[in-house]
Amino acid sequence: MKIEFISEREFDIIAIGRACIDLNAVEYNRPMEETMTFKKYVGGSPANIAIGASKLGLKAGFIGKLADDQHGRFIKQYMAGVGIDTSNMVVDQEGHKTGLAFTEIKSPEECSILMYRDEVADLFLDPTEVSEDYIKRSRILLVSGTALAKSPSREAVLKAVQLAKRNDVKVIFELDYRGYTWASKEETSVYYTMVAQQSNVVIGTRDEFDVMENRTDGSNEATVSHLFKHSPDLVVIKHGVEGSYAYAKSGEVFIGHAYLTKVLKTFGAGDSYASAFLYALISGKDIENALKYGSASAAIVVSKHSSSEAMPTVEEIEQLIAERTKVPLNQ
Ligand SMILES: Nc1ncnc2c1ncn2[C@@H]1O[C@H](COP(=O)(O)OP(=O)(O)O)[C@@H](O)[C@H]1O
Ligand SMILES: O=C(O)C[C@@H](O)[C@H](O)C(=O)COP(=O)(O)O
Repeated sequence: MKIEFISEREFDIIAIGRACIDLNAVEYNRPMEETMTFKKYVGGSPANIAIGASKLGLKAGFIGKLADDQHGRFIKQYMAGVGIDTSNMVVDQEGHKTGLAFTEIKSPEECSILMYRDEVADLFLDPTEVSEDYIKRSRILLVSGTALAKSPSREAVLKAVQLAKRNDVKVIFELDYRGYTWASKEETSVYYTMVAQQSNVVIGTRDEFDVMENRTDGSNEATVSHLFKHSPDLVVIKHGVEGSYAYAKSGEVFIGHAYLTKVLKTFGAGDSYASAFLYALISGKDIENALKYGSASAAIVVSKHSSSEAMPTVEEIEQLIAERTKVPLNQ
């Protein structure tokens, strides 16, 4: 089964949300208290997804707000350097700062992220800075859930979704839940549900769908039966190394196995998965194959130090799919 996109547009994908900085522990396999050096990369889930998509050959654009400082300029320069259109990345004029994510790699299984996100520039994106002329030039609008956490970014995203729907741009919602940016789970649930119901494709982990539903121990079947009463045609629910499931409105269910890999750290899995999954869908591959591309891309990125710079090429993904063993489902 394939997802149909509008055929010709200048951009394949425009992402909206945060473009920030990751500071990844250079000395890993130890707690952050003992980490003395960190390496700087561009980060932020939607920026990572746009970078991954661009490296795979998609024409990508970005809507976001950057701090007027060295970090903001580094991000813009890096993203432009990998081929992303940065014309709609506006620069904050009110002294807000770039969001930072320090990563702790205690062991391959035990990773965490310490985020500095108070008053960050990306959450000050204003609805007036979201342009219909820009959005209508794309086939996909990729929305990051974190951009809904606070106003005015929240309204900017809601406007972008409306404009996408008005212009036949497919809305892909990556739940991307980061608890500390939200006032409460009740609030998250309200905005996640609102945007998920309007999206064409919703992607998230099982835990993130539980946040959307404001419950614990939800089931994939209940999630999709609710969402298929609304706009989504496809819902992708990820279960870490245990793989992922794509549910189509037609009733078909597709399974994506993870690939065995030498894990350095677990973060970056979701963003690399999303970029390669969307690349495959937009390149006309069926959902089964798109799941393989997503899983293979994640297997590569979790074996490397960064999320953004580690994003693979199509050749690397296809080679891994051809050669690598799949993780059995019950692991
Ligand atoms: N330890 C791992 N080894 C190999 N692949 C992994 C591993 N963890 C995650 N993946 C792959 O990355 C995908 C997304 O991972 P997941 O942890 O569910 O998302 P997120 O990073 O958004 O929390 C999974 O569906 C799987 O294919
Ligand atoms: O999203 C962020 O702000 C931090 C990311 O840049 C970081 O690389 C990360 O956590 C990615 O993890 P993922 O969501 O598992 O892909």
